[in-house]
Amino acid sequence: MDTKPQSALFDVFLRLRPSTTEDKTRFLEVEAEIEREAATHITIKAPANDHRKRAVERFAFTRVFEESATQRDILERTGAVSLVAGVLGAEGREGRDGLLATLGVTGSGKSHTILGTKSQRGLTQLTLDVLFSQTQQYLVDTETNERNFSSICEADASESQVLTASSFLDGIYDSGPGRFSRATTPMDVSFISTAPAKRYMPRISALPQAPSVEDVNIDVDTSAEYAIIVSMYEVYNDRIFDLLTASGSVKTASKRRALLFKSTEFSPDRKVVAGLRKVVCADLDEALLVLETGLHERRVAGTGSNAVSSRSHGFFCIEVKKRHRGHGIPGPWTSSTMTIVDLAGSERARTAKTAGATLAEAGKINESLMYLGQCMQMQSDNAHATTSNLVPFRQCKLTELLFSNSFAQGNAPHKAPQKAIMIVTANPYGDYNATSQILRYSALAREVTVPRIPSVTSTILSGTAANSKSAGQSSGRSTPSDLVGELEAMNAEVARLREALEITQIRLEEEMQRRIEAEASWTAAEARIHEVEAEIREEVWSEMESKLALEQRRWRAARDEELDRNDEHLDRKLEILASGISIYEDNDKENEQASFDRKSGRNDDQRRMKELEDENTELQSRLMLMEREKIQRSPSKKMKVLKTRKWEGSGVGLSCSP
Ligand SMILES: Nc1ncnc2c1ncn2[C@@H]1O[C@H](COP(=O)(O)OP(=O)(O)OP(=O)(O)O)[C@@H](O)[C@H]1O
Repeated sequence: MDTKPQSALFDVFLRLRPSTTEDKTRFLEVEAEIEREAATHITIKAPANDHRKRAVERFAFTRVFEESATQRDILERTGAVSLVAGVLGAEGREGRDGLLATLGVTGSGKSHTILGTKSQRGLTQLTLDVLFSQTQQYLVDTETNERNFSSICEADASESQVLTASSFLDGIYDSGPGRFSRATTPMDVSFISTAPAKRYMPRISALPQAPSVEDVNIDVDTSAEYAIIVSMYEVYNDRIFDLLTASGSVKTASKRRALLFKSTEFSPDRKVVAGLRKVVCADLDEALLVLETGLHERRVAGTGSNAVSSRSHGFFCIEVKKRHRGHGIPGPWTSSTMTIVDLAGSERARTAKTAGATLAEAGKINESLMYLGQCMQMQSDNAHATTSNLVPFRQCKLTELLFSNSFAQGNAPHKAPQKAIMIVTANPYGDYNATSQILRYSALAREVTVPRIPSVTSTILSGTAANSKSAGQSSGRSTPSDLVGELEAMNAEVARLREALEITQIRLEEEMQRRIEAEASWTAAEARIHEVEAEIREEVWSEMESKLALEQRRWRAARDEELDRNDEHLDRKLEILASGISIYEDNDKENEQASFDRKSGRNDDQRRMKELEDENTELQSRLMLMEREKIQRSPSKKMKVLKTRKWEGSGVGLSCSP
């Protein structure tokens, strides 16, 4: 069985959890490797009560951790410490992102591995401890040095709200005299729980202290200075929610604002979760309190499978900011992030005994894990194949978050993420079907065999042959060895065919499973298309409506302006008309007087009269036109026009002859 070449994105480890249900049969066995090498292979076989399946499936992993493995074993032997070293970066070099995730059936030990228990610390706490213990003396002071803090805020590319741990914790837990402040000694924060607060602050002394990582050593870049920033979010129902923006209560939790995973102005070639709350921690205690605060926020719901089952995918991000510590002005901040992911458990709805909202949750969880499985398989196939297929990571938020920056174009090679660690957890006494499904898509390699069981025919035949032999010896007759040989050959052929049939059946089952998954993915994609289409329609419609409203407003303004202009024009004409009439009357009198006084001036007056008459006729016709327009508009103007008509009707005309 060949294993994945080094180009695969993930190292995949299997961790088995001790079981409390040993009355069940064990379906998973670890193959011990020769020469005391660590185990890398396991075999699984359907429980004895499942008579249909005799095939044995064999899986390869980077390494298998048996039930006895401790949290420290996992930290060291999965390469998590080197991952942390990569995040810190070598001397004079920028750090590189690291990803560590757990995957498994509900109740298989993912949270135990990542977050630990009441007595044992998980990989998240251990990673934080390693990071702080290695960098403590090189951490910049952000608490009292405003310039340091604002330089960190300015260097943030993800539109985040950056806070110091003390102000974050003060805001969450207490605003009174029992404040968490830098004056408090780190190990003496237990008194805070007595202060009046919205919620009791977890006691540092109550948090697990074991295992210790005092002896872990990493070569730290001593020419650099660092800042460690913690942020946390969860993917719930395919939406991203900040875990450090407290919703306050279960009621208000449903109104949380979802965040976007996108490229920002300062991060054009990488996607980031925009708008997260980020907390700059000065020491391990602050970081652990921030972590506890986020975990409190994380949504959990009891199901039949596991009383405190994680119903969301939890992302715990430890961002390391690093800059060169020169004698003069320090260099610019660079940033690399260690992301630790506690994936929600896959489960069978029937097994989980879920209902209502939790059944819908289970559907979303299974859907996202199905997409994750497809991506894992595809990236693993690509590592073997000469041509690489597209890893379908855009299908849901989870795979986008896990894979998109690994495939992002334009990633500087030195900033490419390190090889990620995937820890698959399994309970060897748990759900065979659910576990085998996860192992199939996560393992580095797999082969199927059907154990040869001596068939009933061969047993009978061998018995018959022995009997005939002894009978022959006694009777002296020859053995029909040729017939027995032929039957044995036929028997072997039957066994071979049966084996081939079983393998084909398994492959068929797998293909069926893939088909179901592909159909589900197709349906989900169609639903998404409809959703997007409806969204776009609505967007276009509202844009069109607003443009239409704008146009209408513009058109109305132009029309009103035009009407005002016409009114003014009309008023002016009316004035001219009125003044023309008075001129006529005055002129008439004058002309009459003049006709008596000066006969010689008659011709001039007649010409002038003619001109006035022409002008008057033209004005009247224009006036008529405007009147018609005005009648349809303003009632006040109508009155004016009516008055004018009345005045005309009074018999005063311009057509008087001299
Ligand atoms: N390696 C281990 N050693 C001891 N106990 C373990 C181990 N792994 C898991 N357990 C125990 O098994 C139980 C279930 O584990 P855990 O909550 O970690 O499962 P999970 O996979 O995270 O489940 P879910 O997906 O539902 O959250 C817990 O009580 C845990 O302490």
